[in-house]
Amino acid sequence: MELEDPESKPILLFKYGGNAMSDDRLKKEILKSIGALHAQGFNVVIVHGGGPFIKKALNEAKIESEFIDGQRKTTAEAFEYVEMTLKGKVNSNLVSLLNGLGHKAVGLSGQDGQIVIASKRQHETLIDGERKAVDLGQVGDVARVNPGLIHLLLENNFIPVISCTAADETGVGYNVNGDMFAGHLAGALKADEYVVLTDVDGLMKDKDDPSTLINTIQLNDLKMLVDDGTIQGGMIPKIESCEIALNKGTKSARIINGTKPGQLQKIAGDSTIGTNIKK
Ligand SMILES: Nc1ncnc2c1ncn2[C@@H]1O[C@H](COP(=O)(O)OP(=O)(O)O)[C@@H](O)[C@H]1O
Ligand SMILES: CC(=O)N[C@@H](CCC(=O)OP(=O)(O)O)C(=O)O
Repeated sequence: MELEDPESKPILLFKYGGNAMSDDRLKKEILKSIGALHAQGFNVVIVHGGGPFIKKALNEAKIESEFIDGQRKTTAEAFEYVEMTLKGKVNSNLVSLLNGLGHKAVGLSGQDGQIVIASKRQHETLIDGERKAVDLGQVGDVARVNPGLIHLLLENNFIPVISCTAADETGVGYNVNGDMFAGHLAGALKADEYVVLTDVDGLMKDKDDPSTLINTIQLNDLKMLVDDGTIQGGMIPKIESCEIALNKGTKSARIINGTKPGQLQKIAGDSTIGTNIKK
C-alpha cells in the first residue's frame, strides 16, 4: 500500500501477540518499525494480547488456567489477573516504549469510551464425540464496536494502544481473545490494512516449510485450507480474525512475521511480504 494522498492518512491496525513480546530487544525493534510507519504518515493502531504474561501471573498466584478451543477459561478471580497483566503491565510497557521513541501513545482497553462492547461467550466443545455447552466464565465475544474515540485520537496524531478486554452493557468485564478483538476493531475502523504479527513468515502450505509461504490468497479459498488441516492451531483464530476484518470493512489483511522488524517497516510499499488476504 502506498501513501498516495498525504491528506487522507491510511489506517494500519496491528495485532501484536504476547509471544512476539518476550524478547525486550525485539519488542523495541518492532515498536520502532511501527513508529516509523506512523512517522511516514500512516495512522497506526495497536491491539495487543499478552497470553504468556497472563499465564505467568496466574501461575504465580496459583490460579489454574485452562484453555478450551483457544479460549482461556476465566473465573472472576482470574479476570482480575488478566486485567492487571494486560492493562497494568503489557499495555503500560508498550505505551512507555512508544513514548520513549518520541511518539504520543495512548493506552486503552475495550472498556474505555466503550470502544468494544462484549457479551458473554456461549461456548460448545466436543466431549466424548458430542458437542456440549461449557461455561468459560468471563470470556467475551465482541458484540459491538464504537470506533469514535479511536478516530478522535488518530485525528490528533496519537497512537492508540489497546488491550483486549471489554465490558458488556451492564459493566461486567470480559477477557476477549486478542485476535478476535483486533479483527472486529480493524473492520469497524475500516482500516486500510489489518496486520497480524505472528512468529512465522505467514500462511504456509506446509507449516514446517517456509519455502511454501502463500503470498496472496482469496478469503474464499481459506476455508478449504482449514478443512483439509493445512491451517491448524493458533493460526485458525488469526485467519478467522482476518475474515471478520475483511467482511466488516477492512480493505486488506496480512499475516507477517513479527519477529522480523525489518520486514515490518517495509510492508507499506511491498506486497511480497507475508501472506496477503483479499476479499
Ligand atoms: N498453515 C500454517 N502456516 C503457518 N503457520 C501455521 C499453519 N498452521 C498452523 N500454524 C502455526 O500457527 C502458529 C502461529 O499461531 P500462534 O502460535 O498462536 O501465534 P502467536 O503466538 O503469534 O499468537 C505458527 O507458529 C505455526 O506453528
Ligand atoms: C479469552 C482468551 O483466551 N483471552 C486471551 C487474551 C490475551 C491474548 O489473546 O493474548 P495473545 O494475543 O498473546 O495470544 C488470554 O487470556 O490469553
